[in-house]
Parts: sequence; structure tokens; C-alpha cells
Amino acid sequence: MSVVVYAPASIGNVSVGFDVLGAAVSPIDGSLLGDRVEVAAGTSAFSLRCIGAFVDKLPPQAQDNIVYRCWQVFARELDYKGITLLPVAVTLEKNMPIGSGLGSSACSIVAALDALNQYHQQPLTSNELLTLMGEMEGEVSGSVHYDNVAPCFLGGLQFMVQEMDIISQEIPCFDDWYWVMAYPGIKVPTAEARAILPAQYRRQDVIAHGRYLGGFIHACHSQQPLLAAKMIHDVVAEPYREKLLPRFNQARKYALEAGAIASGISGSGPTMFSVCTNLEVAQRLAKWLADNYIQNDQGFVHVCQLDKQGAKVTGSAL
Ligand SMILES: Nc1ncnc2c1ncn2[C@@H]1O[C@H](COP(=O)(O)OP(=O)(O)O)[C@@H](O)[C@H]1O
Ligand SMILES: N[C@@H](CCOP(=O)(O)O)C(=O)O
Repeated sequence: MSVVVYAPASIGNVSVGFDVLGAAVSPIDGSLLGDRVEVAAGTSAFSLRCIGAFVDKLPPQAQDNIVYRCWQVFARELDYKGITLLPVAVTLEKNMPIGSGLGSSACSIVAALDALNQYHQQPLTSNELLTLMGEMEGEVSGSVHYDNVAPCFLGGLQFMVQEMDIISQEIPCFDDWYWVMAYPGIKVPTAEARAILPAQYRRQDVIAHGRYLGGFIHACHSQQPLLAAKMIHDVVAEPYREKLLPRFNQARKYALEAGAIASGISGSGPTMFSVCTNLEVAQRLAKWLADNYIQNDQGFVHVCQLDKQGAKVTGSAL
């Protein structure tokens, strides 16, 4: 018996909520934009086989793969609970480019921990799993943030509450929005994109950030899509990161002139997202981005919508 889990791409920050907002997305054409992990019976405590389009971008040594660390912390938690750890053979299908701004590490982390937990008949609660997921993200990016792993695991648009033992809760969003995701094909390591951010901000930026974030959350709850779109502004990270994204400003200007209602950096980049309310506009923009924002054959553009389910067990073995 084996378990295969698919974990979707995510948009960290969603521009307006640095480290506290994240959205899971999936291509409307049904193609996979996420990693898959299979856990099967092993002949030793742990083995790892890696396949997939971006397998050659992974660390060559298994012990440097975050999936291995996921198994180690999962084993730690079972030991605390006095539960027997089963020998496992793990397969990672690496479909997500690394350093992409699409939550690539989160996809592997979520798929691995969810699959290990399912294979062991779910000894850990969702909150316990999400806590481990945040710990793993902190290892690869230098500081714990949940805005990729929470939407990737739980689906939808997630707000990082982090109070009263609640890590994340879903915010109602707009299921009819089209999220055009354009990955240019170059790498921007999250850790580096976090290191360049200032330690302090001006009062006026703090006030603006509070207005945008609070306004966005209010507009989502009161279902005012155009107001929500107007609030999608990043005064925390984008002013410092845009220089890491060649052609981003021109692409964002084109997107808004072409009919997108919002556009920004996905996670720490270089992927950019643009929100459209009309499929034809989204598809026309996707074509333009493919011709003008993509920089090599590793790049791609997908028209997506919110993935409301998040991580899911899939039938097909790897
Ligand atoms: N299975 C994995 N998937 C993605 N990154 C991994 C994995 N295992 C180890 N890593 C390492 O984690 C780091 C992830 O880099 P990061 O910039 O956070 O990527 P992303 O922003 O796409 O998640 C890289 O140094 C990468 O080598
Ligand atoms: N809040 C994080 C999000 C990183 O997303 P990723 O997809 O680039 O890993 C940040 O902005 O650093």
C-alpha cells in the first residue's frame, strides 16, 4: 500500500500581506503546478528517489533534500508520541522550479509531511503538521513563515492569524478571479530576497501597509472585488525586490493597461502574478508574458484559479 500526495503552487504575500497572506493556485487547464510525493513500504528506515522536470535542480545528496529533513522531524514527533515509525521508500516528483516564487520548497514540504502522516494513519493533527511545515520552511529560507505552506496545505486564501493556537485561517476570496502566473525561468533564492529587506520602516509605510492589508481583508469579507484589487499593494518587500526581477515593472505596467485589476510579485519572485476578471484578457496577457517576460526555456506562464482544496491524495503511483 502506498500514499501519493499532490501539493499545489502558492503565492506568498499576495503582495499586500508580507509573510501573513498566501494563496494556493492551480492551472485552469488541469495541468499539475505542484510537487507530488509517494510514500511506500521501505526495505530500510528511509530511502529517497527523485524524479520530475526540475529533479536536476535539487541538492545531489538525499540528506540535503528538505524531504529528508521532513522525515527526520516526522520521526521526532512520532517518537514523542511513542508511535512506531514505519520503514518508508519515498519518491519526490519535483515539478516546481526552485527559487521561483511559487512556493517550490513548500510543495515538497507539504507533500512529504502530509504523505508520511497519511501513510501512518494520521497520528499528527493538521495543526501539528502545519507547525512542522513552518519549521521546515524556516530551515530552507532562514526564517519561519507560513504563507506558502498554509495555503499549499489547506487551500484557498489563507491569513496567518498565529494566535490562540491558530496558525492560519481561510479568508473568503473571489473564485472567479483568474491569476496569471508568469515564471521567467531565472532563480531568486528566498533567503537572499529576505536578507535585502530593511530591518525598520518609516511610519508612513507602516500606516500605508496597515490600510492596504486591512482594506484587502475587509473587501474580501464584504465581497467587494474591485476594492480588494485596489488594495493589492506591497510597500514592504516590492520596493526592495523589484530590482531582482528583470522586466517586472514593464510587465506589470503592460498587465494593468491590458485589463488586469492587480499585479505583483509572487512570493519573493521572480514569478509575477496578475489578476484578471475576464478569461480572454487573462489568456491574451498570458501570451504577451510568454513572449516578453519569460527569459529562457525553463520559464512558463499558467492561467490559474484559487486551489480551494490544497494538498490532496491522488490515486496514481509515481
Ligand atoms: N525538495 C526541495 N524542493 C525545493 N527546494 C529544496 C528541496 N530540497 C532542498 N531544497 C533547497 O531549499 C532551498 C529552496 O530555495 P527557495 O529560494 O526557498 O525556493 P522556493 O522559493 O522556490 O521555495 C534551495 O536552496 C534548495 O536547494
Ligand atoms: N513571505 C515570503 C514568501 C516566499 O515565497 P517563495 O515562493 O518565494 O518561497 C517572502 O516574501 O520571503
